Amino acid sequence: MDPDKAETWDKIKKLREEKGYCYEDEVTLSKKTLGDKYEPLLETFYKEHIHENDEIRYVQDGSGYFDIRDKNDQWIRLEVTKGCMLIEPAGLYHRFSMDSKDYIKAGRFFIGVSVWTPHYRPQAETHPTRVAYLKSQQKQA
Ligand SMILES: CSCCC(=O)C(=O)O
Repeated sequence: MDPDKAETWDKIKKLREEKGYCYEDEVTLSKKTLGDKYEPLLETFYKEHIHENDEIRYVQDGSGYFDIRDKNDQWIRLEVTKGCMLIEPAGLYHRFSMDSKDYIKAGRFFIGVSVWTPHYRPQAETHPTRVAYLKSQQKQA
């Protein structure tokens, strides 16, 4: 989905309205612009975590890696680049890291909460959202 095209933003608006993604923010990550804030911030993203609701990441520029856990608890690495949209299901463990180009700008769309709120492993193991996610996966198997 090309962020330079107006029709993309129309589609995103429709998706957000349909699914109730009322809140958003935008992150621009790069050592150059963030300076001393860079390492601590990246650490919060790289620690394995879940969110309580589905969340969307829309890469408007740059690139990076999202790792998600598969059903055997193994990592799957997803390379994201400009135009990629990723839906992180509530309760799915994931983490984010930069690539060697060291630049990404992404929109983040939230349901229910207005700010990015991680629940880290292992404390998240007993979180109701994690428990519900695992149950939903068993049903699908
Ligand atoms: C480039 S988005 C930053 C990472 C993030 O929002 C997440 O790990 O959930």
